[in-house]
Amino acid sequence: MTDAIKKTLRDSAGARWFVLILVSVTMLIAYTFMEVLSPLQTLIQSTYGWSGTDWGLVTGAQGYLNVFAFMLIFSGIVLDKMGIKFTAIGSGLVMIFGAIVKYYAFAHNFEIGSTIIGIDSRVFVSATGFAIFCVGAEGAGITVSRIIVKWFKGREMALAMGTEMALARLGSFLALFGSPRIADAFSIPTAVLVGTIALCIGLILFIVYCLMDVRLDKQIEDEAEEEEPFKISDLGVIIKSKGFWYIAILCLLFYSAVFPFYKFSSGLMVNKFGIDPSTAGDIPSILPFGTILLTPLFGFIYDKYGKGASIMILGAVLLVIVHTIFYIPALTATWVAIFAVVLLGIAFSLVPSAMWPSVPKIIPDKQLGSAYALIFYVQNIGLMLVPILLGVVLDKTNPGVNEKTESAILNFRAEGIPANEISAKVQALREAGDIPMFDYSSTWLIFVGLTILATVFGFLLKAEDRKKGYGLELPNIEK
Ligand SMILES: C[C@H](N)C(=O)N[C@@H](CCCCN)C(=O)O
Repeated sequence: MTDAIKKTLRDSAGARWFVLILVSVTMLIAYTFMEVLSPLQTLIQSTYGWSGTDWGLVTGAQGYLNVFAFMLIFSGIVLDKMGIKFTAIGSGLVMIFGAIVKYYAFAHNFEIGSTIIGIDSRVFVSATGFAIFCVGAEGAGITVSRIIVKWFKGREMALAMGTEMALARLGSFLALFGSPRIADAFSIPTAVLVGTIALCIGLILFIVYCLMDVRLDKQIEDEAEEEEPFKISDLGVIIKSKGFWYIAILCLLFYSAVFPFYKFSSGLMVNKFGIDPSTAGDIPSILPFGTILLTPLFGFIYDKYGKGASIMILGAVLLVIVHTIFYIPALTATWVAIFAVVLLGIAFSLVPSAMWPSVPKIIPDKQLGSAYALIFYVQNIGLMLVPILLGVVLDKTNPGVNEKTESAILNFRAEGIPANEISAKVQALREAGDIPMFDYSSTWLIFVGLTILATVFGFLLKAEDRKKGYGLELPNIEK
């Protein structure tokens, strides 16, 4: 290289932000698919007779392969060894395959009462599809984080990550708002099918990104040659860092109090706040909507003024308040639900906007792919166990409700009522008081406990930062 600084593609703001839009739209689509069933909880329960436990088994499937089969660790190693292009396209394909399996679960006419390893067949196939999809989605997530670091480090990194997450939240919003409407106008499988087709578009966007990546790699060949190849022993560097564990556990606790909220909120809206099941996703859909502006804004503040650890603590404290409001049995007014969701939106913007750009301050670049994968791994343990726990507690604290719902469904089927009319009939029985509503209060205490623990880990992280000088309270933009 000469004295003149060699300009590369990532020095062009236009190219950088174009890349960001490409990969973020793919993540938007992945997040849409992730929540495609969430607002349909009551509809699915009263159409197929699923219990809270069935619902927990399917929505917790995110972690089955990622955690038990170590797929997330595998994705991180593949990312560090095989590179961004291979992992991006591979994860896109896996997401599509999982989505097809999930579509099949709802489109296929399973025999009534049929089971696979003792689990209702539709629940089993749906959980399998979701588990496969989530291997792809999490692989895509860590790849996109790596892509953003590659293109934005030393520049507007937190703003870029915030923008990516904002678009991802738009995806969750589209699912929460749109999925019940599609299911209402067409059917539950159609909602899943629309998401599956969108994932194919996401794959195409990833391929376009790869072409940009090839060009950048050619320009930074010299720098790349200086890098040492990844070794498995590098994982040791990550797991020996206390700061890493604090951020990973904070991530587990915080996200376990947010993503499972999506999955159980429509049931809460119907059963606690008296919202109609066909619009049960509307109030929860305010949550991602609010984060769309706030996440990049807080990212910008972190880039410019720092205070990353403090931002995470503030978000965790807000979340304690939110879940306590949802828990208090006497608070059942619709405006309370809206207020709490708006607060949740602010908390859900604060923590991620500071958490993800803080990882490169704790872990060296070379191990970043594996570090993000390990954090996602720890987080997935929560995303798997918490919905299952919520489902089991919901059933146990509401004895007899599932049995009454199931017997009503069987009676309607025996009377020859078409499948698409059963849900409305079951809902009419619930409104008439013939089938009791679910009481969510004990279930919600789980969320309150998680958020209190998250706050504690926020403080531990801040103390560790002070000790080790990671610079979490410092701005990201290099002057
Ligand atoms: C669910 C996924 N593992 C996750 O944690 N997603 C984060 C975004 C992480 C990527 C940051 N570049 C989220 O807040 O959605």
